[in-house]
Amino acid sequence: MSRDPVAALDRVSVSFGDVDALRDVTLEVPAGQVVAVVGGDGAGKSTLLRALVREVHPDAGRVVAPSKADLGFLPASSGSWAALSVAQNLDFAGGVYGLTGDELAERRARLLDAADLDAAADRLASQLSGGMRRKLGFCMAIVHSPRLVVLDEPSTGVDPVSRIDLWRMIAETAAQGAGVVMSTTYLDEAERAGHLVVLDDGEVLVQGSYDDVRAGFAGTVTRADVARRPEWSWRRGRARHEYWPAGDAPAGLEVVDPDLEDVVIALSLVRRLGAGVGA
Ligand SMILES: Nc1ncnc2c1ncn2[C@@H]1O[C@H](COP(=O)(O)OP(=O)(O)OP(=O)(O)O)[C@@H](O)[C@H]1O
Repeated sequence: MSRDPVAALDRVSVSFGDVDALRDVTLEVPAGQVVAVVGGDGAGKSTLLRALVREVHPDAGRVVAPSKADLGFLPASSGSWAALSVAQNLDFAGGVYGLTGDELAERRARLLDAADLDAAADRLASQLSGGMRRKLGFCMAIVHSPRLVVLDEPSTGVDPVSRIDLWRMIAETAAQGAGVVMSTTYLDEAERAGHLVVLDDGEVLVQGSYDDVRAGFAGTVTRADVARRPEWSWRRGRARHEYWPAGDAPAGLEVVDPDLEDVVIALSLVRRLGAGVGA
């Protein structure tokens, strides 16, 4: 990669009892870039992020990340204190990192403005909407301008308008030089990240830029009302998409240009069913 990574996982594996939450995961987080981690429920997204911020310790492999002072984390839970006001939450988070006086006041004002939370500064966090609360959690994670920002599903449950605000703030944070790693279940959001990591059952199925991931995708995706091989198909709108790993779709079927959702599902099917089956 062209820029120095601010964090990295090198062949990291994490298990909880007999559950392998992450297996042999390698990734780099370059400065100035957003890395999106996608995958279904239980794929290992939270574990990957928690390994980066050293909340879980790998059974194997190496984690490279800045010290706590240079790291901001928005956990999957709200990330703010319900009984404190918006401003108090930010002041508390800033205080933890040694921000005081004018510096803290300036930073608070800038973040509240960017997040469109100024009017809510005196409201208790418990009285905020889900989206406002996620934005507050994000502001708290970046209050000290860390080099590494780790966000666990920042936009889940957030309305479309707040999602746009959040994405803008995330992109700006990266543009100012931080390395940002975020998990998301919204694939349209992931497509906009500089680097994508697709996790399935604790393993990296594929990673790279969106263009790399699409360019490296082999085989054919078709669309029809009824799938020929149901186990290789998934619903998209009213139709079903079907994957032909060897590219040998029967003549006459409509071929579609796969988007990220198709690619992610097709690759996870290959992992589960094996490329040989049905190909
Ligand atoms: N503290 C834990 N103790 C036991 N098992 C865990 C623990 N944390 C995660 N796991 C298991 O590890 C696997 C990966 O979980 P993880 O939370 O990282 O997935 P995820 O992709 O973030 O999914 P979700 O979006 O549903 O949270 C799952 O099988 C999960 O049940």
